[in-house]
Amino acid sequence: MPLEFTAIATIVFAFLIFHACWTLFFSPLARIPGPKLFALTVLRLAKEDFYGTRTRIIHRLHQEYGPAVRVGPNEVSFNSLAALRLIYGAGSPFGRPPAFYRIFDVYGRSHLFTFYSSVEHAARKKLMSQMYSKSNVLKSPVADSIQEKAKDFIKLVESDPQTASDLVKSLHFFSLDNITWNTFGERGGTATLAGHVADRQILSDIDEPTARRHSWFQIHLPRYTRLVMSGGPYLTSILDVIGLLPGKRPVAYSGLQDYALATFDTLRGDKTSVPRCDGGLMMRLLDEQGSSSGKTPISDMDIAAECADHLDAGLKTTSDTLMFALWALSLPEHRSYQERLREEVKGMEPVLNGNGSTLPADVCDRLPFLDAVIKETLRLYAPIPASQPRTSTRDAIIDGFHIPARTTVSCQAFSLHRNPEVFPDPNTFKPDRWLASDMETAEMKRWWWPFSSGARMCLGMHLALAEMKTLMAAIYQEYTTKMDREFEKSSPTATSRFELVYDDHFPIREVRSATVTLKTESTTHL
Ligand code: HEM
Repeated sequence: MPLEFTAIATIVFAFLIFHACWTLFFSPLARIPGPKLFALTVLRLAKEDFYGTRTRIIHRLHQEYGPAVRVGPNEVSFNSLAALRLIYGAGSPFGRPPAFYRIFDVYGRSHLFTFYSSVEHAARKKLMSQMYSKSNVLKSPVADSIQEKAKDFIKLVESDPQTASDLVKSLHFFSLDNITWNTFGERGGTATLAGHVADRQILSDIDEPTARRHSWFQIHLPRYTRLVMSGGPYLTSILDVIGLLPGKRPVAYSGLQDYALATFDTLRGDKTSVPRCDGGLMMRLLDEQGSSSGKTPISDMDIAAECADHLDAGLKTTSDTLMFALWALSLPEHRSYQERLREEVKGMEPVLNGNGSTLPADVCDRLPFLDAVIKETLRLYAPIPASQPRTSTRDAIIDGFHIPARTTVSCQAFSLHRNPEVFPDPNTFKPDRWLASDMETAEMKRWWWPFSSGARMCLGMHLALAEMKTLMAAIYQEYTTKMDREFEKSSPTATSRFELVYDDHFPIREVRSATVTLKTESTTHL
């Protein structure tokens, strides 16, 4: 027995030595700079994922090792424009690796966000691009609906200032009412700003504290997670006690997915009585289903999954960005930015011809300082700051390094946005940097990457920008914002996949929460 044990131990040891030598010295990735421990084992980066520090550690590695860093045995992070174009640009052979993106599948179905195949992806995107185009978003009925939701937000400030000032809550309401309208049309839209209790309930699990941990388990221990999360209450309570339960049930976003499916089922029967333009994404896809002669038909479940994913994609991204924008403008040291924004917005009031309304989306889109504030917010507090992993079935040369097929490669907005040669004083919130001449801002625009780029770029960018600008204008047209004393010395936090978003100048208030309370004051009281 001891002899057998020694033999097995020797074989295991020899294998580990061989693996370490191959990984560190002979693998095609061995030439790429980076710390040896990261190159040796996936566990090193997995640890950072667990603590929500992945993005910041990769950023530090780029500062230390340069624009190409090996961050895992089979993973490389890049921080250059050349890499950005090659990995994400037009005609790129790189796709979203299922090992990571499968966790975003809904009802067991792939959709635009999770397709690996570029053919499948392009065919689906074609069905939806027009409705998310800037020209469509900035005109009726989409722009009118966004303006209505902004007015509903202002009404909430008047009727329930406490709820409105709790930005995490009220901005989720604003974002949800917009994205459900856009996805399901008037009849499938929520009314959370107006106080609809059942609709507000949809959001009850959105900030589930174990969501980040659950994502970690799904990526790093997928089989275990599937097994445990579908297990009975006895197993889950034991694992909970010993700290091995991936997450609580129902998992985050269950409410949103249940709502999407129920709304799809209800509206499906109404299809013929709803005008196309009033029916949102769902009705458009159902129309395509009817006319998909010769093409791969899109099934009912595919449509429901696509709709559910758009609710997911458009909810927290938009509300978290708004939260950081309002928080940044409410810091005492940024008072002057807030005043300039108020002046700009109030200067546009004549276009309303005295009818006392909020500014429409197309007017808000033309305000340079508002645009600069949103751009700067998305630069410093990108709601998806972390690596957007990609793989290819072909070898490639990136930044002069040979990258074998199936290597995971990525760029991250966090690092691209903090290149001091492009963004001087990169950690400081300075909207003015975006107001320089076109020539001076051209390079910054190339590095600005909150919505990704190329064929897989965010489909909802124009919708998100219109929502954010319309609400910001509406708020500063009527109010000044002031932070509660207790929040002045800490950063709000938001979670993104397994990453944490916050401002590095401040301690984070509470890792699990993204709560910041602002006081709104009617201008008449100033
Ligand atoms: C500030 C708000 C938003 C930001 C910063 C943002 C950012 C992003 C990013 C970075 C990606 C690519 C992620 C990756 O490849 O891993 C993405 C994809 C996507 N986003 Fe957004 N997003 C925002 C709002 C929205 C909204 C309102 C919608 C509305 C439906 C939306 C729908 C989508 C979709 C469908 C995709 C997949 C696109 C494709 O694969 O072709 N997003 N978004």
